[in-house]
Amino acid sequence: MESFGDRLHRAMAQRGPLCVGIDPHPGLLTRWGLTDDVDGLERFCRTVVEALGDRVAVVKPQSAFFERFGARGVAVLESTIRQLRDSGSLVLLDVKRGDIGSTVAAYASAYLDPSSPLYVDAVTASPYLGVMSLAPMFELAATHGGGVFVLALTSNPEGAAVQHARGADGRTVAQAVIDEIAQLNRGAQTMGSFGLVVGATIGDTGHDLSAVRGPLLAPGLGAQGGTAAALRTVFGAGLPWVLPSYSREVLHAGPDVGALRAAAQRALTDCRAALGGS
Ligand SMILES: O=C(O)c1cc(=O)[nH]c(=O)n1[C@@H]1O[C@H](COP(=O)(O)O)[C@@H](O)[C@H]1O
Repeated sequence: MESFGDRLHRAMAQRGPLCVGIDPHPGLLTRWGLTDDVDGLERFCRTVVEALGDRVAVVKPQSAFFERFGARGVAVLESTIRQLRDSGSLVLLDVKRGDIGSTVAAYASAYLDPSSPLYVDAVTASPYLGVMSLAPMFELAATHGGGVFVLALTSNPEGAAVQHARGADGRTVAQAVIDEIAQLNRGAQTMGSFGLVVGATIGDTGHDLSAVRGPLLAPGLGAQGGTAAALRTVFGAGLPWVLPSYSREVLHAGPDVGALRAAAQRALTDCRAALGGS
């Protein structure tokens, strides 16, 4: 069975290093001429899949925008995940889960077990109950060729107060997370299956990403003010592992399928230039 890291490495080589988020904000549904209800949600997602599913390496549905419609919204998430997988893009479900280990095991089976209705290629996870409280996710991901992206340095201004705090050994909380994920990726041939989330907005924080050998998801581009040009400053030696991620910046171009494709292509061109062909 091929690992998530290998599958992602290939997808990024074939389709380019780009992740596009599906974040159906109420304002975006309105802007697209859709109703702010399950019907609008379903049409929005179908259009994004049609426009981008066959060309973007990774698509990242944000679970909150589906959950706000209850069971029917989650049903749209389920069918969107299926459509995306059929279209050939990898699906990274943005759920930022984290809990005590026994509950994390249930989250793992919800998202990373191939028999689950919400099975995806990878999920986002929160390390603030301790990185290794996420072990059941890491284990199930490794068993079934899935991936986990753990929050390290988030794109929001509030994150630094927690993530830059230093522990007894002098490392920041973020560096401790980074180092634990690097351990999990030891021995990976192309790219490890365990990634980190590092916002494109954070500037040079002095964190060392050189040993991670796993994907570095970079949200915060576009709508939050992050630029492709700043990726070099943020990531330093981690630059070859960066997976830039855009949601509103690309989605604003819809609902026209051609315009969505053009916006994603522009984002990819900017990122390729910034990443220097890595
Ligand atoms: O895990 C994430 O994807 C994430 C981490 C982070 O530090 N910052 C961040 O913005 N995100 C998510 O990335 C998306 C950003 O959306 P835009 O600002 O519209 O591009 C949202 O779904 C956020 O929840």
